[in-house]
Amino acid sequence: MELSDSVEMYAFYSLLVYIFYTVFRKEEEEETLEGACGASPDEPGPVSMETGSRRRDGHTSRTGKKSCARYSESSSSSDSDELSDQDQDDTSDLPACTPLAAFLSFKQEAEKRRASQVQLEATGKLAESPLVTVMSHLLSFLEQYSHFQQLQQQADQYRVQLKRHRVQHRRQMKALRGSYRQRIRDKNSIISSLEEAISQQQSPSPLNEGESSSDVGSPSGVHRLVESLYGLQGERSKLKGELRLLHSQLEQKESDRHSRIQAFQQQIDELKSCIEEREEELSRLRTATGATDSEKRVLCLSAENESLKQSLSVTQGLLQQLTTIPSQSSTMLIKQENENLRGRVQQLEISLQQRAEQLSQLESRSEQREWRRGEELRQREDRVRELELELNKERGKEPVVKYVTQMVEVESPATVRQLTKARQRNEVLSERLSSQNERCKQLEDQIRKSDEYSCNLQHKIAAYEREIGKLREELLKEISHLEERKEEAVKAAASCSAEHFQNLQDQFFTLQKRLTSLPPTLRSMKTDYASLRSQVRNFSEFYGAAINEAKKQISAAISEMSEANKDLLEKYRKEVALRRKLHEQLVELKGNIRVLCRVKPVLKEDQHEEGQSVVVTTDPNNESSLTVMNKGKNRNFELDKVFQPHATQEEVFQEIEPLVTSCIDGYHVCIFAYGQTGSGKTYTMEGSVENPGINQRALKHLFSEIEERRDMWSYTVTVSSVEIYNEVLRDLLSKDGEKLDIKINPDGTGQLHVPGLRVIEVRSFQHIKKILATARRNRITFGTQMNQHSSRSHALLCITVQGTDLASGSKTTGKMNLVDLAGSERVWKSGAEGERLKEAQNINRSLLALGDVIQALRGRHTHIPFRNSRLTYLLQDSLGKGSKTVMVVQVSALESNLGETLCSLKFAQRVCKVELGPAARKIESGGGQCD
Ligand SMILES: Nc1ncnc2c1ncn2[C@@H]1O[C@H](COP(=O)(O)OP(=O)(O)OP(=O)(O)O)[C@@H](O)[C@H]1O
Repeated sequence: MELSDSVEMYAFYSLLVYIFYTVFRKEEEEETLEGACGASPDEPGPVSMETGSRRRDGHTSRTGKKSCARYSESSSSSDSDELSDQDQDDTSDLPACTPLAAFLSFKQEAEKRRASQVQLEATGKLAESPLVTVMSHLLSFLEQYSHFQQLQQQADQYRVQLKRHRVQHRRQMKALRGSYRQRIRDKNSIISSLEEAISQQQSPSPLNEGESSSDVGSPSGVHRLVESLYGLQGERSKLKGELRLLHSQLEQKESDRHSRIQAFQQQIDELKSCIEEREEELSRLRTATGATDSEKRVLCLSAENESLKQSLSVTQGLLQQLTTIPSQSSTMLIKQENENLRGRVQQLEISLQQRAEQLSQLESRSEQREWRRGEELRQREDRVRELELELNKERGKEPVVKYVTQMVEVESPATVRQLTKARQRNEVLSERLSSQNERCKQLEDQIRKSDEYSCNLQHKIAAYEREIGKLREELLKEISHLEERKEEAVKAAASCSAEHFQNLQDQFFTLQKRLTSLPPTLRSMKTDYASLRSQVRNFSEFYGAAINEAKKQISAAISEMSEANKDLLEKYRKEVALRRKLHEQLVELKGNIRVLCRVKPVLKEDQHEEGQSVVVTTDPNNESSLTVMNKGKNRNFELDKVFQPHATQEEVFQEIEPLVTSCIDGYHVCIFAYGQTGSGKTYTMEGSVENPGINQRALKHLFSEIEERRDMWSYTVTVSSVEIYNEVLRDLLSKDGEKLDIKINPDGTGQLHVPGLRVIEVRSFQHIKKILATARRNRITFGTQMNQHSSRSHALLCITVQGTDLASGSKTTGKMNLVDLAGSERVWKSGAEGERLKEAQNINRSLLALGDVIQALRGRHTHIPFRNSRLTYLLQDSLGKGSKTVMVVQVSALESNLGETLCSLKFAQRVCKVELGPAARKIESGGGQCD
């Protein structure tokens, strides 16, 4: 009994040792394997993560570790190798377990037999020992454990297979995706190329728009478009076929995947049921064995089982995720691609529809165009018919008709050009015809006259004939009378003397002579008459030929004349241009600011005191020199021109005339008279009624020049007149005498203007005369000691000449200011008091300002004080750069005026040294102003 117990105990413990050895040795081995696996960087995410989490929790996942090890093996080797390794691994657990189990079962059987014999022998009852029961439980547990391990191995295998499938699936998906993308790229490139082709056809480049539009409208363009549309439709059907194929492939793959997942699910369910069975078994064992060490161990095992279960569920979840996520993502991608393709196809369909609409529009447009062309053609044909009729009417020239008929066959632009040419030719022909008609009329008049002449001749001939008839009758009468007388004479002869007979015979002979002399005259008259008749008959033919000849000569003469006219016109233009150029050069040479001096002749009324000497002398040989005797010394003044005291108004104007021409050409010109009061400024500028001054002569010359240029230019002349009295501006052409102000023109030209100033357009010289008279009347004058009619203000006559070149359309604007300044005077000498004194002071102040401006211009100062007085401000345009100015300095030759004369001459010399620079022409060609 003791021996058997000890044997049992030994067997029990050895069984326990074996169990522990089997379980824990394996764990250690797997831990080492797990360490190796965890170090692998190639392990995929989910499994390695799971393994890692288990290790942190302190639990070891056998399945995880095994799968890890096997996955690493499978990743490095082929599937068959992997499977064989797995089999080897599985068989390595069995040899340790099976012999001992066999031994224990054998031992158990032996024990059972022995116990049954002893019981039979001793008590006759079969009683099983508890150790044996526990051992049997343990053995069954071991069996279950090994079965569980096998199941786990199977699950691992499934997992590996699943992973392998997943990898394969992923690769296939990748390959598929690549191929899809490539196909889509190909399709996109095809579509883009097609779209480009369509867009090229649809929107031609602007350079050859006309060409391409005609190409689109043409049948070949439409044909190409239709071809491209057919190509697009073919592409679309191809794409649709490919899409259908892809759909079927995807569906196939989807169904395969689903069947695999279902198979895995089934296996997993089976495993679950097995595990549940094992759990039941364990609980049963626990109740059977009680709370012992083995029970604790069993509890541990159950906990482990639980954890395994959890890990299995987790793995299952992961598996599900693994199986669903890629498939979802791939499905999503495919769906997206599908949608993209569908969208693309829809876009293509829309673009196809658009192309079809455009095609129909183009077709309708081309139809419209054709219709319009037809209409135009019809209109042109009508026009040609009209032209033909007109031409036929106007002794229609055949070549022209042919020419116009040909026009219709040519395309529109050429037709229009030819039509205009034909029109021009027609106009020329009609002009010629009209001139020929006139000539014909003249000839007809001549014919009429000649007819009249021939009629007269005929009348004369008839008169002759009548006369001849009368003569003949008379002759016949006379002959009969003579015959009678002859008979009487014969009778008388018989009775009368021979002498009487002889007388009678003589008379008879004379009469006979007369009779013989008459017929030749009559004959010649007859021949004359016949020749005249033939002449009259031939006259119409002769005149017809003559008319034709005359017409030819006339047409030749007309053409020659037109050519000659052209040449003449051209020559005239050149001449005018040359003249202008030479004139400009002359003015440039003379200088754009010129100073002329006019010495007033000594008048009776000027010699207040007797014995006044003349201190100013001029040199007839030097036209620019003037000598002033001052305190016994001669002082010489050099100016541009010095007029002798007896110089006429015309001579003075001769020097001014070029400036008037310049004004017409578009320059700003200023002519002003300066000098002491009574020195003859007003006389020089205005003159008298019988001897007009610069103002009138300038305007006369202006109008005559305009008249000369009438064929080439059209001009508008406007006039305004102001006076500056006590620094107040007044309109001399207005009766109200309102105060005016000088302002900058708001038109942006920067020029000055006087708002409210009356500007009158002048059409003739007669008109200007009246205007000048009005201005003269309105000007303020008073009598002073120096001048009975002293001008107390500065008077300005402003003439604006706007010209338009009839050939080029270019415009010029010339201005001419004719200024009669108020006289500079010495207050004490002029006896000015009160108002006169104030006037004199203002006059002197403004003249001083003029002097300052001249000084600044001479010194080429950057600032010219134009605004210091109304006078200089108003003359700013004409005194500044680019203007032409002439100052006429009036001086008195008398000694009593020596001081003023010297002052004036000094001022004139200062002005002489001023340079205004080259004059600038104000000309506008088209839109802008070109100075
Ligand atoms: N060259 C001349 N020949 C003849 N008479 C002249 C000449 N110059 C001036 N006179 C006469 O002298 C007088 C004064 O001339 P005028 O009025 O022109 O001088 P003024 O310089 O204008 O004077 P104010 O500045 O005071 O107006 C006039 O009667 C005018 O006819």
